[in-house]
This record gives sequence, structure tokens and C-alpha cells, in this order.
Amino acid sequence: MSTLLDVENLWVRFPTRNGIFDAVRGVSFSLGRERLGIVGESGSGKSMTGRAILRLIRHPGIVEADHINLHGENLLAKSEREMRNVRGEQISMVMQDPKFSLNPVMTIGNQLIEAHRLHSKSTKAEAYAKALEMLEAVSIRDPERVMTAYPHEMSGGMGQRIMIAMMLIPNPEILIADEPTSALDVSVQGQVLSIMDRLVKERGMGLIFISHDLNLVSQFCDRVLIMYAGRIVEVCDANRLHEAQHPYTKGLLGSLPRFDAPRPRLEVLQRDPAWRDAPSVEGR
Ligand SMILES: Nc1ncnc2c1ncn2[C@@H]1O[C@H](COP(=O)(O)OP(=O)(O)OP(=O)(O)O)[C@@H](O)[C@H]1O
Repeated sequence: MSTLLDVENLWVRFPTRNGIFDAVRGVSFSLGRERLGIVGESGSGKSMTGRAILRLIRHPGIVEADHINLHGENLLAKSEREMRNVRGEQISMVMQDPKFSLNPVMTIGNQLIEAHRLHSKSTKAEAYAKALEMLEAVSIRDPERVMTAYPHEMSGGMGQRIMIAMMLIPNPEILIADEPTSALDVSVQGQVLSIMDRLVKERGMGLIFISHDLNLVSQFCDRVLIMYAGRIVEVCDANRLHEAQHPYTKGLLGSLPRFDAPRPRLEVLQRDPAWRDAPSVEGR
């Protein structure tokens, strides 16, 4: 499998009143043209890993790594100006809540057109056609009407699909999706997942899918990194997640409710201090 992205020894640090807090601690993994899941409980460092790749960690957070290579070029060596081209052009990120990402006072059409013209020297008519095409690609049924609407007029699921359309306009090679479907109901969730699935298969895109939902990730992804306290504790093929060896992963699986075999009581996730200090597993 060809490697698009290779991350070596990534740390994300925050200075706090009580000293440095390490949110991500020496994580290494690679991404090919695949659906790579990152799972773990809240605070395990999933989002910070995704944001660090795009150097989107806010001050005073610090990103350090031996390298974050995109096609062999280290993103950490790029200037802020060069990074602006990488964001969107090569790597896009979709966040959980589109309301925070779309401009509330601009029509959806104008936002899509602007996104397109930012990345290519096209005429307004070409950008309009491309915007319509992208809305159709994410299964928006009435794209002409949606072009003239404002974000608040959209349901959560439509907003999320519009965000994906916006992220796809520059045709990125990598999409980082941070809990992209957790605010959506199950049927809309299915639509959004199938759009992302199609993009991986048809465009050969690499997808990093960040989620706390083990069931979803095991069904949707090819490979899964399991994070605990800022480290990767286990790497599994998604369809073999049930064979996971690490006690934390087993605990996460054991604490899931199941409809097919209801448990009288959900297991409480136990944590062992030794897990924190064990070296990070390589996600390659
Ligand atoms: N500005 C900050 N200062 C200090 N610590 C921070 C800061 N921002 C995030 N953190 C910490 O970094 C850790 C990792 O956060 P991250 O958002 O990556 O977790 P996550 O696994 O994505 O969790 P969730 O599923 O809840 O989003 C958390 O413990 C969080 O409290």
C-alpha cells in the first residue's frame, strides 16, 4: 500500500500552571489510501493528533515530531504560508459541528464558490458549476435551492454534508474527519459515511476517521489505532477488533451495550497505571 502520510514520534504539549501537560505522547503511524480509525475515550488525544497533522493546535500548545511527512516532505519544516496551501489543497479536516465551521452570514453557494476560487483561477460561472457538482456528490437533492440558503436553514445532516462538499472542492488526498457523524441521527450518519466511503474508493483518498464509537469504527474502517492517555496502545484490522489483546481495548469493547446479547450490567472500564507508561505501539 502506498504511504500518503507518515507520522513519527508526535508529541502535543500544553504548558499549564502545574507544568507541561502532554496530550499526545510519541505517536507514530502511517496512512495509505485507506480508512484509518482512531478511537479512544474522551481526552485520549485523538483530536489533538488530527489537528497536529495540520498544525492547527492553538497557542500555547506545542507540536513536536521527528517528522510528519506528506509524500516524504516534512510538514513541520514548512512555513505558515506553505501550510495554508497544504490545508484544503492536500489535507482537509471536517469537524464535528458544521455550525462552527460555516459562515452564518454568507449563503452556502457563495461559500462554496469562494472556496473553489481560492484554490483555482476559475471564473464565477465555473466555480458555480463546480459547487453544484459537489453538492450533488454529497447527495444534496435540491442543490440550486441550497446554494441560495444560509447555514441556519440547514438541518445538522445537511450542514455536515455541505461541510464535506466544501472540503472536497480542492480534491484533497487526505481527509481528517473528527467525530463527523456523532451529532447526526442514524440514517443521516449512514449517508455521510457512504459518501466518505465512496471518496476513498473512487478518488483513492486517505481517510483518518476519529471517533469514540468502537462499533461504528469496526464496521466502517479498514484499520484502527486505539489511543489511551496520549499513546497508541494497540493497532488492529477493523474487522478483527473483537480479537484485540490490550486490556484497555478489551475493556472498551466490554463496556459497549449490545442488543444481540444484552448484558445485565455494563462493565466498568478498569485502568491500570502501567498502561500509561508502556511505550506507544507503532500504527504502521
Ligand atoms: N489548551 C489546552 N490546555 C491543556 N490541555 C489541553 C488543551 N486542549 C486540550 N487539552 C487536553 O488534551 C487532551 C487530549 O484532548 P483531545 O481533544 O485530543 O481528546 P479526544 O481524545 O479527542 O477527546 P474527545 O473525544 O473528548 O474529543 C485532553 O486531556 C485535553 O484536556
